[in-house]
Amino acid sequence: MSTEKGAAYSAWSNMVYSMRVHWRARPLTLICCGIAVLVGVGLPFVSILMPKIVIDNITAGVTPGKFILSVGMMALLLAVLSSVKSYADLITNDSVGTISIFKHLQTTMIKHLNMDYEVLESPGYAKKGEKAWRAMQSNHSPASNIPRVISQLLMNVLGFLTYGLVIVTVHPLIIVFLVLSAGINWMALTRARKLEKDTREERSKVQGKLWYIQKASKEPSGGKDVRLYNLNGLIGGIFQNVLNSSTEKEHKVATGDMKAQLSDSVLSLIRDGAAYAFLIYLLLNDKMTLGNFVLVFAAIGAFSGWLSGILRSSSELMRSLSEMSDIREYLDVPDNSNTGAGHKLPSEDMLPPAITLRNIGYTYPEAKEPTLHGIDLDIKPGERIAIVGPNGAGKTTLIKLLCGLYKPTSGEITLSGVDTTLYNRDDYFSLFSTVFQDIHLFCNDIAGNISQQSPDQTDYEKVKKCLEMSGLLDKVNGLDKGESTLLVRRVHSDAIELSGGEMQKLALARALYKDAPVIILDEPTAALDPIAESEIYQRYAELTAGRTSIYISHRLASTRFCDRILLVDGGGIAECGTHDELMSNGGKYAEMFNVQSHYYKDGEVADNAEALNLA
Ligand SMILES: Nc1ncnc2c1ncn2[C@@H]1O[C@H](COP(=O)(O)OP(=O)(O)OP(=O)(O)O)[C@@H](O)[C@H]1O
Repeated sequence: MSTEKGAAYSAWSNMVYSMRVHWRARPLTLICCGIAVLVGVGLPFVSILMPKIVIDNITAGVTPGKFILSVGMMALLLAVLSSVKSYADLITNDSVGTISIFKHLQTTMIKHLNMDYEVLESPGYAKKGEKAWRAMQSNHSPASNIPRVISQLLMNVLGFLTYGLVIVTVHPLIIVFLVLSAGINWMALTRARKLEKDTREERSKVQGKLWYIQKASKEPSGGKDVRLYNLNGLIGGIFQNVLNSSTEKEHKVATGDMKAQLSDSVLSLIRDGAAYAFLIYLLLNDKMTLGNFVLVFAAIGAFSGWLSGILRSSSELMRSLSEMSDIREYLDVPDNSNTGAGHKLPSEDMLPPAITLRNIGYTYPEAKEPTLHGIDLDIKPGERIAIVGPNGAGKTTLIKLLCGLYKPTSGEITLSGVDTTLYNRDDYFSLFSTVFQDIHLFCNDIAGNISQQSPDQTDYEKVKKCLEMSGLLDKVNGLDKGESTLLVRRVHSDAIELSGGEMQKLALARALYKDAPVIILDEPTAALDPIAESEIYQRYAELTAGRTSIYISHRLASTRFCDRILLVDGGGIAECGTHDELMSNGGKYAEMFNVQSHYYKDGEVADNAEALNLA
């Protein structure tokens, strides 16, 4: 039995997985599910047994004392079973509604935080992620519901067997008739389930679109364009169209369910009617006692309920197990890099390391053409390299390959002569301090955002020094709470907002604090004012002292303080050399430099370079 055609996880393994999650989170949940099965059958059984006992006692003419004792015992049993059931339901509902969902959310978040960045970024993984999120979002999400549905199924099966036994003892024909009609119901329900399953992928895609539009409309980053370009009507219209498509698809499934339920009701009516008629016939012809009549009469009504319950809960279980496959498929996406034991990193005295790229190529997941190909490069320890090139040439891609966020699709990168894939991924990351174009601040204070450590592990003197070097110290000193000022207003109401340039300075301070042997800066001054930018250039030698540095910039004048300039174009390193060499080559670099310098006053670039001691 598998949950979906071709699904990687069998129904059985999903059940075991779900049980394990619940057992680890709160063993009492599964114990309560087991209790719910027994009490769920026992409670109604005692209810239908009671009238028989009352009638049997009356017809047998027992003494009032005996009568009160037997009926009183039954009433007491009913009260105890009711209380146990309420308690078991309470625990199960609480666990399913909270613990199970939180457990899944936590597992997914941890997966998110630990997985390879390359996989995290891939569109295929994002789609899997959305499906998994949908499977665990609501309080009564089917995936979290598995133990409860299993217990309901078991309860229905047990009820079916117990009540069936009672009916069989009276007349086996009744049970044959009841089971046959249930078979017809099963077929109707299977059809409904098949429709639900066949349209699942399609419905999931539409749901994904709805999800995306809703999420995007909430993001303040897009909010400016939405307002200034008057996009609300357009986005509202797109949302409406997708919503209509979703409603239509969901409606089909709901109609299938409704038909199945309708057929269940009609068949139940015919089935029970015929069985009751047969019972009345038996009673009227003295082939059954009044007590047994009352018992079996009630048992037939309840028996129908158990049958319908088996059909309903098994169908729901299959759906829950499919949803569980979505969650597990997401959690089981493998990492490409080495997360286990790795090659020992070079010792301190061997740092910064030599890095070599041999015939490196990279094609993004689901892309047709490689972004980079045939890249050969030797980066000497302590070298200062500038990377320039047109937009979309692959500069950021190249540095992501260097610092291990991407794995080359061809070729080999070595660090201190060792293939970088042999190092443990996180060990390897420790060698790089980076500032990327898109800066992310964490909901922590300024010091924590720089040290990326807890307050007791943060070196506040070092934080101050890094703030000073990145040019943010004056701003921080001017704040009431200094470096203890919180960031990210969405989380902390007393947090402050930093400007784009200030965020860039903070990211630089963070990179300096990490103090790794290789520092990689992707347009770190793009948002800085000219004075702040000039200060960074002046301090570049100090900022990168004792480290290898790789610096991406579109301001070509600023790259002159590097030992070597690489021009990335056409998927490879098109030009490589010092500023003077590239200028005298008269290639693309020279062309780009001349176009840019055209906008400066004659001689200014050279003067600036001199003033900065860079020429
Ligand atoms: N996550 C991604 N998935 C697929 N393609 C991508 C992804 N990121 C970048 N690309 C593509 O790879 C190419 C190189 O992108 P990259 O960001 O490396 O360029 P760049 O040289 O840094 O550009 P810029 O100067 O504009 O920052 C681009 O054509 C881009 O569309």
